[in-house]
Amino acid sequence: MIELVDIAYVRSGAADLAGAVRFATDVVGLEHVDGGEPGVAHLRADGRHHCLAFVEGASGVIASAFAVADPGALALAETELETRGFTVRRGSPEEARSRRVGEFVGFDDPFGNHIELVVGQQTLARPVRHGRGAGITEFGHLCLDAPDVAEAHRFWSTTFNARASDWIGDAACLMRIDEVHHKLAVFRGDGPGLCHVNFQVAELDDVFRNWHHLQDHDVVIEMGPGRHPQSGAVFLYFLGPEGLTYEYSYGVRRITDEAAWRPRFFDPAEPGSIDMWLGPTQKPLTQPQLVPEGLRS
Ligand SMILES: O=C/C=C/C(C(=O)O)=C(/O)C(=O)O
Ligand SMILES: [Fe+2]
Repeated sequence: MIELVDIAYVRSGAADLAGAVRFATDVVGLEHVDGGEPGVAHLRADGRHHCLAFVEGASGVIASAFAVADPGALALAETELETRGFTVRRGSPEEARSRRVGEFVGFDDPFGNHIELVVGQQTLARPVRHGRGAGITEFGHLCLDAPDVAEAHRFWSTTFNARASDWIGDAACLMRIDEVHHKLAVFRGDGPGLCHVNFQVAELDDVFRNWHHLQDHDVVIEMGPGRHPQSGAVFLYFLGPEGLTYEYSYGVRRITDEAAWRPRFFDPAEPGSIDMWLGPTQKPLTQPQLVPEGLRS
């Protein structure tokens, strides 16, 4: 069993690098950390050097990364994955530098999502210079797509320490690796993919202020403001360039009594199981089947 200690970053291709960075800073509110590396832009939300990297090239996710404790744990993870039949590749020192990590390995999950395990992700001591006052406090979670959510849960909970916090039928499984209700989720999709990246904001007011800001700037709101019954978080999903969906959310549940928590099973066909406020949905998460028929636009 490989222990994930945190999420680390998402690395994504950007056909229009400058446009992707402009949106991430001026609209989302992340900091552009200028690393002086041509063709790569690092975006920061919290203490981590970055949690999102855009690499000039074809649009689409390149890797989703998780931290393990130390180089010994990384070496054990490498062996364990190989034993389980995965092809694991060690990143070169140059690739590790670009990711601002000490070392990393990469492999494809059973559905083709490229995953990187890292150690020594760089921390920046200075405060985040947010591109805009969106209230972002933290890179909250990342959500992957897979055609078989139960199988994805089996993979993440047997190879890794991920535990199901809640299920949404066979359409989604929200998983925790620490006290936070979920830092990883898998949504049913036709193939591999990145469903969305989440940023936590400091106040409920930030969600609504950001909603107005996004509308004023003609950003496509995909869903929200609303409230998820699973984590209890107030959410807002919106579409950025390169097909990347962002989420702001406030008030995610923490599971402090690990022994007492039982995952719950929500029926996606039941009104309120995605949004307790029963709000209209423009484009539900990318997975139309998640949203009850009556709520689809
Ligand atoms: O559709 C349900 C999504 C639930 C949540 C939550 O409970 O916070 C998410 O943010 C998510 O899985 O992305
Ligand atoms: Fe989310």
